[in-house]
Amino acid sequence: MTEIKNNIYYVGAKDWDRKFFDELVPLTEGTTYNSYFIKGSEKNALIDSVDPEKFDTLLSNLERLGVEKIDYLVSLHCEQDHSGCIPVILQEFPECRVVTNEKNFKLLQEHLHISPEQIKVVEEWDTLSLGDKTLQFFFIPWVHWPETMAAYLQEDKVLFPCDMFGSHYATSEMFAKSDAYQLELIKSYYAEIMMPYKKVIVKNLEKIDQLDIDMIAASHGPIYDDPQFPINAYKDWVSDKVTNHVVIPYISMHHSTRIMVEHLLDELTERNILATPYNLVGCDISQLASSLVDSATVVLAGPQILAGPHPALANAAFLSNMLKPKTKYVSIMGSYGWGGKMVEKLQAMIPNIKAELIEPLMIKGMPREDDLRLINEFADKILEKHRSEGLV
Ligand SMILES: Cc1cc2nc3c(=O)[nH]c(=O)nc-3n(C[C@H](O)[C@H](O)[C@H](O)COP(=O)(O)O)c2cc1C
Repeated sequence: MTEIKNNIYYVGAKDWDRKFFDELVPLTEGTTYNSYFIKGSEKNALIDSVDPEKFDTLLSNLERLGVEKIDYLVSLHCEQDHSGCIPVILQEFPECRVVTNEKNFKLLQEHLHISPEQIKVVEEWDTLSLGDKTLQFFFIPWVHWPETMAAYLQEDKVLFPCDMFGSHYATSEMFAKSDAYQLELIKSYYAEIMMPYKKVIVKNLEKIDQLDIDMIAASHGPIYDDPQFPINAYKDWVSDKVTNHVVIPYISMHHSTRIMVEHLLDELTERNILATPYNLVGCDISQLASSLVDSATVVLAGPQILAGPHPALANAAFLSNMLKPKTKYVSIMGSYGWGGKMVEKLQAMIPNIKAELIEPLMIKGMPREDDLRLINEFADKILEKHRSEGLV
């Protein structure tokens, strides 16, 4: 319940213990559900609610602040970690009206059974006066649902962009440090849910560029009093720029593929190319996703099984395809016993990765010296491609 700026209060909840998000993404730092209370001279507004698990925290924060009525609850995004408490807020504060856009108007009725009479619909760039403070709304679709919108508090120059620029990071520090660790956390968050919508995010960033922003109060993670820090990071990730990095998700049952991967890592290192292996046994997929944000090359590696890829590698290919990374080069390597269609099957699984294919390399059984020489040539091909991009 901290005042983050003149009469703007943090009333959200920290979830230090949450281990997974969307029952999929591992969380190393927990997360937060950020809700902000804005006290205007005539009206007040709550920006989003919290996950229903943390309703008691939100309510107690409002009580401690002495809030007796809420005029508006601005719903920026329908997903339950932000909107899940709206029904109970409306019970506690029956005079409150939910303010949102047309798309969310429908979603809130379907997902949370909120009655249409309780919702006030706003158009893009509409304003809402709280007396001495004015909220302005604009739409930032696909970060990461179609209805997502942002609110901008004009007088205080605070942007509330919901999930955009968010990070899964429960910390007792209210404001984010503009450091490498915070960047890593924003990047994995971007990778997991925003990366597939890069093209729309470019347009959303153009809208944000029109505003004079002092502070960004996103819906997860600490607040930014250095707004250009997350904005510049996003601009970099949505651009065509890639880094001199090869991501190698791999699996190996009897070490044959593993020997290949380890040899490739050495060879790439010798060629001044950064490479990261992700052993898919117990792999933190948020780290893998993060690596996919800007790496030039992805090499999927694994054994042939029942004439196809190992299911763990198929899963990594499926995930990579879903995330639509801007990867420029892709390849497949692995070991086999007698034959099958692993390469073709994996290739067919990644249509969304619009990358040039580097000739795959499959080796029979445990690699011998001659096979390792083929891996050197494979590394040479990657070097040639990275050189053509000006990365090495
Ligand atoms: C359950 C199972 C199924 C396999 N199916 C095939 C197959 O369909 N085609 C093939 O060429 N090799 C098949 N193999 C052999 C492996 O591809 C081969 O042993 C390979 O060298 C294993 O590489 P790894 O040590 O990196 O896991 C199979 C092996 C196992 C254990």
